[in-house]
Amino acid sequence: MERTEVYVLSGFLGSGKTTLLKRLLQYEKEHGRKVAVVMNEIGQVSIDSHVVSEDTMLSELLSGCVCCTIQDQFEVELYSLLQQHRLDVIYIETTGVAHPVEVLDACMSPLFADRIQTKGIITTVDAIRWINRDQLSIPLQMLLKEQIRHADVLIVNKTDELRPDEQAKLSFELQAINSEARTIFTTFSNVRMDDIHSFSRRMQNEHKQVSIERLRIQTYVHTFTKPIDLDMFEQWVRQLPDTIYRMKGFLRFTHTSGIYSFQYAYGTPLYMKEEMNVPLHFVIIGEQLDKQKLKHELDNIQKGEG
Ligand SMILES: Nc1nc2c(ncn2[C@@H]2O[C@H](COP(=O)(O)OP(=O)(O)OP(=O)(O)O)[C@@H](O)[C@H]2O)c(=O)[nH]1
Repeated sequence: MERTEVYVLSGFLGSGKTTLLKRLLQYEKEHGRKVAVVMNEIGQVSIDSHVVSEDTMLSELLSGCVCCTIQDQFEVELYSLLQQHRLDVIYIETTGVAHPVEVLDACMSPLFADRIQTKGIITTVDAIRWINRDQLSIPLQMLLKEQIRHADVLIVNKTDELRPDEQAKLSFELQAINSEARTIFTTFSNVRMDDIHSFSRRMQNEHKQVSIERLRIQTYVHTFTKPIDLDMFEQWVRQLPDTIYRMKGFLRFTHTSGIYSFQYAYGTPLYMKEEMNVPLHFVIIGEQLDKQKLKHELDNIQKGEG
């Protein structure tokens, strides 16, 4: 079964995410693809949902942020979208204050991680806001940087309001934070759609088996077929590099019956007994993932050779 592509649209408040989404939806329509949009607003009312036409599935999550307060609701919503429709692509428009890695984390539920393909994080940057970022609080300045740092495509928008000398300076500053992203300067988020989609297509050609190999934040989904030894697993967890941000999944252990849900964030693991009978998918999220090595190590743990 073809996996559903997932793009995360990140970017600060008012930077041009919705303007970009409109263009993306037009492009998908012209290419006859089946699309769903998940829109997240912190407030209680939806402001931008009118940009989504009736032939596109729309799921609105209001009054919270998918990366934190309403993560569970987001997971349920994605699950039902995937259950009910045969989708080519899902665009997730985040709130302006969402952390892109946390959003990606929220997408990668072990319940359906094997059915989606994370294609990338597209961050829109308000050029003027960036230049005047000193006016923002320190936490917001840090968030702005995080949104830039984790992007696969950086859309530097509102360049109509920039002076030419400012554009060069901005370009250097963004490069210093993220030199690997494809950076595109735009007004009204007017990008060539090929520039957005080609980065993942190019990677598909170069890495036929693992098409998202070069994304900055990568995900790896492993499926265990048998119970594993807890000590071996814990030993493996302890030696992981800190570029692995997050792991979660369902595990069976040799010393006990039943399924356990496993959560790992910032170096701390947590095990909980799971009541449902779920597949043993195990999701890893991080940077510079050596997927073959991870697979080999997890296979060895399952064989009892970890
Ligand atoms: N001058 C100028 N205005 C722009 C440009 N791009 C978008 N805008 C305007 O900026 C405002 C915000 O754009 P949106 O696309 O709604 O931004 P957003 O990131 O979705 O905003 P939030 O939903 O608040 O996070 C709108 O009024 C746009 O018309 C641009 O390149 N130049």
